[in-house]
Amino acid sequence: MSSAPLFLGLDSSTQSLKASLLSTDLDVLAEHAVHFDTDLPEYQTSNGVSYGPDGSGEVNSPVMMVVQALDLLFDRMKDAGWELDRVRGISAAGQQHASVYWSHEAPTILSLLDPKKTLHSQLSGAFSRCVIPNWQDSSTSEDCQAIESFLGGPEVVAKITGSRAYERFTGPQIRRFKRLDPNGYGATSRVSLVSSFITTLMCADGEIKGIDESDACGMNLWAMNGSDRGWDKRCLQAVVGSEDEEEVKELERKLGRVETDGGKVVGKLGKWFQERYTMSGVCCVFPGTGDNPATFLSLTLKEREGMISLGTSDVLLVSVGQYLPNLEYHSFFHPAQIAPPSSQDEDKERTHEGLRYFNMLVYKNGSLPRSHIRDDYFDGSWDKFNSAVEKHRPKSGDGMERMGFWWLLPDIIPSGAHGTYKYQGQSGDLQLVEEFSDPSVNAITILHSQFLNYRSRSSAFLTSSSSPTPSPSTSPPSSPFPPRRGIFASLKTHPTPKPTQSSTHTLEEGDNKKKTSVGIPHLSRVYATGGAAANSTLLSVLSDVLHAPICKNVEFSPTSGWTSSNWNACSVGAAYKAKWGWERHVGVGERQNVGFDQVVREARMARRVTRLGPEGREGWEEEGITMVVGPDPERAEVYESWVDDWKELERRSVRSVEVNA
Ligand SMILES: Nc1ncnc2c1ncn2[C@@H]1O[C@H](COP(=O)(O)OP(=O)(O)O)[C@@H](O)[C@H]1O
Ligand SMILES: O=C(CO)[C@@H](O)[C@H](O)COP(=O)(O)O
Repeated sequence: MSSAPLFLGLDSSTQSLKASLLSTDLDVLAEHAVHFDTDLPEYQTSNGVSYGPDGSGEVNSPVMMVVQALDLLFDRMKDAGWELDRVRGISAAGQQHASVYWSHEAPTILSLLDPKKTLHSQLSGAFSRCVIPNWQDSSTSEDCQAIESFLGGPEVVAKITGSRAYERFTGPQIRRFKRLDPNGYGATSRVSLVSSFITTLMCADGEIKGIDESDACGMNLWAMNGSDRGWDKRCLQAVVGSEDEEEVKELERKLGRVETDGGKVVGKLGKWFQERYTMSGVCCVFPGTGDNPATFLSLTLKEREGMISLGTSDVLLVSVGQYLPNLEYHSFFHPAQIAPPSSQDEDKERTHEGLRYFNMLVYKNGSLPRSHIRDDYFDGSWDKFNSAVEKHRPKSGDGMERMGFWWLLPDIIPSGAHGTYKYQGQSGDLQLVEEFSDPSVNAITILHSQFLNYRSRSSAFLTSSSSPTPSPSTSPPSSPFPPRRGIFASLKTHPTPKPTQSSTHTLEEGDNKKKTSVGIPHLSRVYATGGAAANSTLLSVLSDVLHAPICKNVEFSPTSGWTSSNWNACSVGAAYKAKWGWERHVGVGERQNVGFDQVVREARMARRVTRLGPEGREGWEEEGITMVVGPDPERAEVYESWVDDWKELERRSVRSVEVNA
């Protein structure tokens, strides 16, 4: 029986708590999940959440439900025979922005846990608020306005914290809690994010663990800029609603420290877990991070590469080299970096990697309008929806003769956009219509309008992005893999043009070279995840509009070879982080500062050699990914020429929302 270390990643999301167990070569060995609605029906959640009174915008979930889910998850892992005693590293991912409120008694309760009893039977006194506000909560509009006006406008908030004030962000949520329940706020010793809440439970040593710096960027409280990184005094004042020093200090105490090294040991696995589940006291716990950033880690995104999650919401995340905050997207720190010290850190001379970032676009109207159109026009069939898309794909030189916007829920981007708007006519002169003359175009039109949105806004990320200079002591050696070439020919698809900031470049198709005018920078590669990523027609349109190849994770099985992986990318990314932290923990000399990407590369290399022998083919699949579709250069050119007209129509539609408000 092997004694090689194993790594555990946890994913505490809106609807479930999941675990992935990984080998030291980063193979996914097993997974388990607890689904809140069905496994814990006593909490009466719907899709993991409960709603406040009509019109309140409140969306939350019971904090004890998550605690009980952790009991259940560990019971299931043990019952399934997972070799938990071999786990050496654990890291958690949590839904972003959502906050957990600890009571003053929490540290004592956490340090006195009895392994004979469940967590949920012992922890009810550890919280000063019985609910976790969910990311879908929109009850804090008043608080967002107050924060933005106190600080001097949305631009100022975005410049400091990486995002303008958003209703789901933690700062506005804390402000509302303090305003409506000052006693509850006073009874709060610490505020965690879901990621640091799970981290604290895993250590269960009486200490509330710090918030991860990447996750802290989703709070409207953490200053992201250079050496001033830290809790921002003016943001703290805006949230407490006062300039009183004591009040500001109190909030700063409640927020606690922020972990600026994503691979640092924050504690050993708690005695409660060691004794109850026969786990090792050597097992280390590493800082948890947000769910989207953890998914990003499972793909080890490089700069200018993107990840799109096509789930309930659509989320586009792009790795970038510079901090360029903007009103329309969120800027975050990379979730697995050794950052320079922040104003809070004492080790001012630490070896670090410089700062890396990602930008994120989040849309509430993702799958919702797509499935709405499927049901209204295509008998609820994705096959019929797809046939209609294929029928109407544009040809070279086609102008934009129709467009539509389906904001069935008030959206995040553009902020508050709401309603349905359809336009039809001659290219350059489209008129608002009730319905398209051929209703079957609804299918391709929803894809066009969503994907042109992602294309237009992601290009803004890339316009001035460049690599940070890594510090010499930690810069990784070059990849053991060859540059990613040649795959396009074997897949009979179109080659990927390099990302560009210039006004023209050449697209190549097989041996035919074609001069194409391309002025908008585009992503070099996009990884697709989420339910709608199963739809290859949709991915093909996405590839054309984004002008980038679309990739997916794959896994190897000795019987069926490389197949699409079905594992939970978020908890897998969290486990990668644990593996990285462990390698540094047991490493000596420079190895203590080895970078995340290098550790993942090495593990994949080892995996390739073990599976396929030293002669094993080198390529994308050995790195765990495959390209599923590449852009058609002619259609990519057509879409590029539509971007400005699309922008204008979006502006017109948003103006209509404002006029009707
Ligand atoms: N073949 C398909 N084409 C397009 N969308 C699909 C397809 N299959 C599933 N979906 C969409 O995927 C969504 C669920 O995605 P998922 O990633 O599981 O969501 P979440 O994790 O947010 O719950 C559903 O809303 C569904 O409409
Ligand atoms: O708010 C955001 C990102 O800003 C959401 O993407 C949540 O992070 C999603 O959480 P889950 O639905 O995956 O739990």
